[in-house]
Amino acid sequence: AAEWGYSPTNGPDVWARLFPQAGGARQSPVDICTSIASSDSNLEMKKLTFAYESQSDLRILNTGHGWKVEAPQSGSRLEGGPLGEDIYQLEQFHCHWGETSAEGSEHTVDGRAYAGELHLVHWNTTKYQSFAEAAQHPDGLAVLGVFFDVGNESNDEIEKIVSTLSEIKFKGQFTDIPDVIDPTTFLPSGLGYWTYLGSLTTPPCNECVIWIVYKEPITVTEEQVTYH
Ligand SMILES: NS(=O)(=O)c1ccc(C(=O)O)c(S(=O)(=O)NCCc2ccccc2)c1
Ligand SMILES: [Zn+2]
Repeated sequence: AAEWGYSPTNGPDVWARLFPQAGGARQSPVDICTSIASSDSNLEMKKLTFAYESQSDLRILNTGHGWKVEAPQSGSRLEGGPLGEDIYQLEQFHCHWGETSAEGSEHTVDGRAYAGELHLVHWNTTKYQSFAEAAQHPDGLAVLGVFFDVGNESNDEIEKIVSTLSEIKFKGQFTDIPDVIDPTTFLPSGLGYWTYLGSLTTPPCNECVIWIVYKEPITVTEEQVTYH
């Protein structure tokens, strides 16, 4: 099949030809309009809680649009908030970034793009037996989105990841991450978030994602969020 991408001939406007779900009613990403976002009191009742382990021997892949770290963690748990009674487990985390720090995030806030966006992808282990099965159901996946803001201080955990990118200059290349990574450190201190029912943002665009996008960005340096 033709390789999907972000050009006029293979980008989001034509994905629906190859991937029918891309033409659906709950497609991501979206522009988050803060004026019409409603605060949902029972979300505050059930706090969103997460627990991750520190992981070593992780592999990183150049996806061609950023990087992806495969991080299946049977000991991780994401629950509460919009996730009902189900428990979700970390599968992988990856980032979306752009050629410059002026753009790169997938979600926008009141039309504003951030320099990049980190996604921690989880799947519903209460209801489903595998990640692939969960991705076929409307409550199968939960993705935590964290915006990257460019500032003067670098993020040590992100540095452990992007310091390996020189070894995977081309799409499809893998390498090992020598350091131990703790996904908890990627999350901002302010835990306010927006949530909505959406989809994978790349083909096959399955409409299976409960999106949880943190309001507070984390700060990284220009070098940490633009590919060279
Ligand atoms: N921006 S996002 O969080 O929506 C997202 C982006 C890329 C991927 C991916 O394929 O790695 C993923 S994934 O890891 O969820 N894989 C989706 C493709 C897939 C579907 C069903 C089974 C295996 C893979 C998610
Ligand atoms: Zn993503």
